[in-house]
Amino acid sequence: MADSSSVSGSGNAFNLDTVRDSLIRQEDTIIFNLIERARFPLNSPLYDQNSGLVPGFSGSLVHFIVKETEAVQAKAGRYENPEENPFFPDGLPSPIMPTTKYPKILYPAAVSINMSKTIWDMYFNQLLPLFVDKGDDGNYASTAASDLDCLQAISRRIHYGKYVAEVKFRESPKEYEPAILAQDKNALMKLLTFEKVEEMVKKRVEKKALVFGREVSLDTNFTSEKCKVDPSVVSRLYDEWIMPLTKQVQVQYLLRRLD
Ligand SMILES: O=C(O)C(=O)C[C@]1(C(=O)O)C=C[C@@H](O)C=C1
Repeated sequence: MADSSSVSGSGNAFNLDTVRDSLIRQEDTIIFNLIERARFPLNSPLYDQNSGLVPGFSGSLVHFIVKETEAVQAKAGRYENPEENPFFPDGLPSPIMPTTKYPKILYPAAVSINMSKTIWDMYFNQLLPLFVDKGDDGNYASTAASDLDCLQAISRRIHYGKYVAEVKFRESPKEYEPAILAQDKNALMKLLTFEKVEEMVKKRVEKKALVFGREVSLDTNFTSEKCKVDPSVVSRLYDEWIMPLTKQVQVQYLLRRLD
């Protein structure tokens, strides 16, 4: 089935509306993944660089699990899709089977734009402690799988800035060209920023977290007011990290758009 949330899916129109539709659809994935991760406590041994939990591997258990999972997914062709960016690209195996030919929408230099390290640090050091309970239930493998789901969804969303930038450039090249030629990051940032859209995004994700995160019962609409993930944290995630990083991706992309 074609993925209606993706501009790389064959036959999908490519314009600012379809790209924004994809960003809206990705909000659901991010929020559901955060809800899933919030089922587990922090489980801090997973993130301990010196836990020694994996014999022969120097690094945290979550690092090991993500690296190994990405290797399997690379073999199945996941990273042939330009919407996907691995967290540990060094030494990833090639696909072992024929993979879909993705339409070439992005300018080739886009491959070199990778914010994975920033996203990794933000997720573990800043975001995670805001929405999971303290504690340790020993469910390390499931917790790490859930972390990876969150990381991949957030990373896909932020790197989607490449498509947002490409579509904005195609729709008004004359507006962007002078700033690109002058390599003026501030002017580009100003051109691609829509404050009203950002306000709407923050309100919408807060509302989605409120709706998706409540228990549904057949007797009453909602059994309790408690949300599985705090809606204000989701709004903050978008305000402080997701939208600013998406804009940084857009600026980096546009700077090289005329190379
Ligand atoms: O919708 C756009 O125009 C975008 O560039 C995306 C986005 C976002 O990340 O949600 C980023 C910058 C804009 O100021 C508004 C929203």
